Amino acid sequence: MKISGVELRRLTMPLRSPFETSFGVATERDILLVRVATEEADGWGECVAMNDPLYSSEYTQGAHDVITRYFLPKLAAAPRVTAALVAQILAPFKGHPIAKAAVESAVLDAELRAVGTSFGDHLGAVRTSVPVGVSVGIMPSVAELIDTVGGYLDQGYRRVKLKIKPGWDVEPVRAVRERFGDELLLQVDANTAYTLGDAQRLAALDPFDLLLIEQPLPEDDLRGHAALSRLVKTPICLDESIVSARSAADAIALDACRIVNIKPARVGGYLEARRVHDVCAAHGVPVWCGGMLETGIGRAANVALAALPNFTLPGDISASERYFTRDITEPFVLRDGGLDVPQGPGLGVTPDPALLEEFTTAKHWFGF
Ligand SMILES: CSCC[C@@H](NC(=O)CCC(=O)O)C(=O)O
Ligand SMILES: [Mg+2]
Repeated sequence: MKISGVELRRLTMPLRSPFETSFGVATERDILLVRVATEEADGWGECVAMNDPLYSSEYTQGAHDVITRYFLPKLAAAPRVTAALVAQILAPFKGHPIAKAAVESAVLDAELRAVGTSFGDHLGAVRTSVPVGVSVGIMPSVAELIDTVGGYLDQGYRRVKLKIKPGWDVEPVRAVRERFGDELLLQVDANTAYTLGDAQRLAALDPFDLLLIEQPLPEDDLRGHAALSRLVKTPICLDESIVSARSAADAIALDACRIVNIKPARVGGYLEARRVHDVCAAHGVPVWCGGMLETGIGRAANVALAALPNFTLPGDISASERYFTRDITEPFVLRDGGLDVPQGPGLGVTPDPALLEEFTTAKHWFGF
């Protein structure tokens, strides 16, 4: 496959409503899309870095810069570029997994479209639809939280995740459990907001029969998570800490987690995400697919990944309308609490040119 060039597009897409986490409030997405142009097909990749370096060290403008300044010249100079080679070609550049994932997934999409293979088939999907959950932000009041959760349950979501932080944890969790009953699949995500000294506070969540507590401690504190797992009954799930298949193996060996949230971009791409899936499966550790408020481009790839065998818990792969009034692709719509895995070549979805133009704030072409 010969790449003729790469287009980087920046889009600004407003969120339907503010999304508050322990690290801030998001009201719009500053999105970077990568389009890899080849004679056979164009491939699309979504850079899912947050607007600012608050979830991880990466952010949209930084990803745009590192892709422009380092990744594209390196790829243009490579004798051969395939999706399987991208990580190796870019390996000299340290870090930037989210930016690398955007480039790799665009090359993979072009490759798969050219041969007519779907993302799901290529990755090893065993399902044609996946049950999905919804992530609910920190709210101004418990009453508003209850209304919001009720609305999502009415839409059919199979699992609810509540963002928590010190001062917003036990009370909202208790209210949701009491209002919606013991059958509700319920979990929480702290985005690293606690310390081991908060163990007793986190153990106060044990009576609510949560599926998991996601990333309670800082991303580099595997020892702390292992110690916490001996003080809290609820299973610990890691997100920000899992940056590769090797780090997943380390976290499992240290008993720092019992469940893993797989976000392909956080680990450098969908190919490494499959390796994380396989390492977790080998250790009997269930996984689920995390989300980064993706457009239909990233969402399509996540639905395909979530169809792999060890994705046994509902992921943060909501319908498009959870975040966007209008998506840039055909919207993903909830059906019986799940999303259908796209069956078309590559991602199986393509951005609508008119909507793409409407949300585009900048475009850059790099000829190879
Ligand atoms: C702005 S929060 C992004 C990271 C967060 N993602 C979610 O909560 C799910 C967001 C989604 O539904 O895409 C996480 O730490 O898991
Ligand atoms: Mg998380």
